[in-house]
Parts: sequence; C-alpha cells; structure tokens
Amino acid sequence: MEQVFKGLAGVTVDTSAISKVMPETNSLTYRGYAVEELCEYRDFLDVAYLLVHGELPDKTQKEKFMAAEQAKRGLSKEVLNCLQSLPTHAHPMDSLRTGISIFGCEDERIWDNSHDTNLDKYLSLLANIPCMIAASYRHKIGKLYIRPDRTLSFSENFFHMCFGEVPAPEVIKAFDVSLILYAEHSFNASTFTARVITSTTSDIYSAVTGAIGALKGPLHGGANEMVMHMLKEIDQPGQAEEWMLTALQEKRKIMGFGHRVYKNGDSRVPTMKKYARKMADFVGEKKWIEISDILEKVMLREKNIYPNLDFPAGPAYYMMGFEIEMFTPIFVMSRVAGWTANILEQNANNKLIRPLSSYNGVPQRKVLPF
Ligand SMILES: CC(=O)SCCNC(=O)CCNC(=O)[C@H](O)C(C)(C)COP(=O)(O)OP(=O)(O)OC[C@H]1O[C@@H](n2cnc3c(N)ncnc32)[C@H](O)[C@@H]1OP(=O)(O)O
Ligand SMILES: O=C([O-])CC(=O)C(=O)O
Repeated sequence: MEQVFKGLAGVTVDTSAISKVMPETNSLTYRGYAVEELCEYRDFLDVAYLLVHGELPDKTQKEKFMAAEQAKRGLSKEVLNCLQSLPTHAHPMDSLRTGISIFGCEDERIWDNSHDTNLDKYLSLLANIPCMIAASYRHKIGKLYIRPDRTLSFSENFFHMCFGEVPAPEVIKAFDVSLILYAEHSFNASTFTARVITSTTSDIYSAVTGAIGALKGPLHGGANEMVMHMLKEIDQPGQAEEWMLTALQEKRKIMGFGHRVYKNGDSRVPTMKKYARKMADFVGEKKWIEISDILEKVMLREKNIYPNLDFPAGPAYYMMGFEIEMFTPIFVMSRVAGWTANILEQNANNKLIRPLSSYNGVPQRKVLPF
C-alpha cells in the first residue's frame, strides 16, 4: 500500500511568501514582519493591506486604502433583506456564508479573475463582512440594523454597528490586536480550502464562502466559541482543576488547546493573553482569566499541551461584550485578508490541487443483471 499522509500532516504542498509559522521558535511573521511588532505599531487595516499587497502602506497609501474601505461599507437592500429573512436561530457563521453567496451574485464580474478586479472584490468583502455580521446579530436580538459609519475606523465601526456605540480606546485596541493575530496563518484548513477552490479557477466569493465553512468547525476557528462555553460551564476558578482532570480522564478534546504545527506554544498566545488581561482589568471581572490560568497549568502538567490563539481570544471577546456566536464570524472579518492573499498567490502561479487516495474498499466485482 502507498504511504498515506492522514490529514496531510507534515506535508508541504506548495511555497508561499505570505506568512511564516515557526514552531521551533514559537514565532510568526507576515511578509517578514513579526506579528508582535505589527500589533504594537500598526492597526488591522495596515495588516489587511500588507498581506495582500506584500508591503506595509506608507501614509498616503494607508489613507487611500482606508478611504476606499470606508466608501465601500454598506449592504444592498437585497443582501440585508436576505439576512433579515433567516431564522433567528441560525448561527451567524451560516448567515455570513449565505450573505456572502448573495453578495457575490450581485457582482457582475463573474469570470473576471484578474488581479485588479480581485483587489476590488477584496475591498468590498473587507468592508461588508462586518456589516453582514452586525446585521445578523441585530436581527437575532430583534433590533434594527445600524448603518455603517464611514467616518469611523474599521474596528470602531464594527462596535458601532453591533451596539450603537463606540467603546473606550482600550477595548478598540484589544479588538484590533485580535484581528491582527487572526489575519493569516499559512496553510491552515480554511486557507487551504480557499486555495483548493481557487485552484479550479473559481472566483473569490466561492473561495471565501468555502473557507467560512471550513473555519466554522470547532477543530479550527469554531474553537474560540467552544472555549467560552467551556469557561462558562466551569464557572468558578475553584472548579477548574477538577473539571479538567475529569475531562482528560474521559478523553475529551479540550477546546483551545493543541495545534497541528505548534507543539510548544502558539506564537500569538502571549500577545492575546496580555490583551485579554487588559479586558479583565477594564471590566473588573477576573474570573475568566483565573479559570483559564488554572486550565492552562493543569493541561501542561498532565498532557504537555499548550493553548492556541482561540483560548485567550474567546474570553477577550466575551469581556468586550460580544455574544459567543459572534466570535468565529469576527475571526472571518480578519482572516479574509489572509484568505485573499492566498487566493491571489494561488491565482498567480496556479496548479489544480488534486491529491491521490489509497483505495481500501472491496476489490473489483461484477454487476449481475436482475
Ligand atoms: C485558530 C485555530 O484553528 S487553532 C486550533 C483550534 N482548535 C482547537 O482548539 C480544538 C482542540 N484541539 C484539537 O482538536 C487538536 O489539537 C488540533 C485539531 C488543533 C490539532 O490536531 P492534531 O495536530 O491532529 O493533533 P492530534 O489530534 O493528533 O493530537 C496529538 C495528541 O494530543 C492530544 N490532543 C491534542 N489536542 C488536544 C486537546 N485539545 N485536548 C486533549 N487532547 C489533545 C490528542 O488526543 C493526541 O493524543 P494521543 O496521541 O494520545 O492520541
Ligand atoms: O494554523 C492552523 O492550523 C490553525 C490556526 O492556528 C489558524 O488558522 O490560525
């Protein structure tokens, strides 16, 4: 039997100049820049530009990019109506997947996969994914849609559309940092999905829609929601150690722990943890951090497994005031930058992605007539 690489683990399938995940040093760069430095000195929009254009914007390029993103904010009546016609029990990831499908149908440039057209489609997605998430959220809670404010920053506008107000700068900064950290991570499952779809010379909306489906799963982006459900189930720091020991004994997968590539810690966790702590100080609620610290300690002691980015991001979003079901859609708001960079890279040097399988079913047999 041929050698099988289950889950493509350890297989290098292509080259990429977008991000470098370095498990040996627990570090990560986007286009050569360390994510920690990007978090400290730049905002998410700079990173959304960097990933797709290959360089950080200068002041003029940033102003132009920001103005273009702001100008593109705003859903059509049809997309808004569609999102508002979905059942209120629908998960916002499903609503977003559906919204982007319709959004894509509105674009007449169906078979135009040129670089410049794709850059324009990217700007539309970047500007309108937050509008779709906020629209679904407002619909779910039975409140009226709030139109985007084209004078606000990317992150400020999202809070404005969800809650009708812009929170303190500390909250905006923590949120923006989370978007930078979530923006790109080489050939993760959703990015790979986007590349597979792109490799058939399909379009960017199809690739992003497919990537959303892959990101939703709890083994990938959906874990940030599961982490918060777990923290809420534990509820008290005094119950955290026992909860973890029982879960491990029952051989349960602990959400927010482990990673396919990082085996000694996720490069993004220290930065996200710092901002989750800032959120705890800001809201004056330490319990989620205390429970998290105990879970992390016990998991390391018992299994030598480290937390991934979803572990601190979940409680950070909760403390910012978001409903749990909003966490993975927020991941999409950011990861669309990484997906697009990968879609453009795949398009620029394409080869159909089509691996082999090793057949282990019944041997060939005869079809007998009735
Ligand atoms: C942004 C992101 O997408 S980050 C990932 C978010 N996902 C999660 O947090 C979900 C929980 N984590 C997991 O399910 C896994 O760690 C994954 C899917 C992320 C990585 O999986 P893989 O690389 O396939 O690792 P694999 O599942 O083979 O784990 C290796 C060993 O560690 C154990 N392990 C890994 N993660 C966990 C976990 N979260 N809880 C308990 N045990 C775990 C496995 O049971 C396995 O043990 P075994 O060798 O005794 O069978
Ligand atoms: O790289 C992965 O497999 C998952 C991950 O952390 C990400 O997509 O951010």
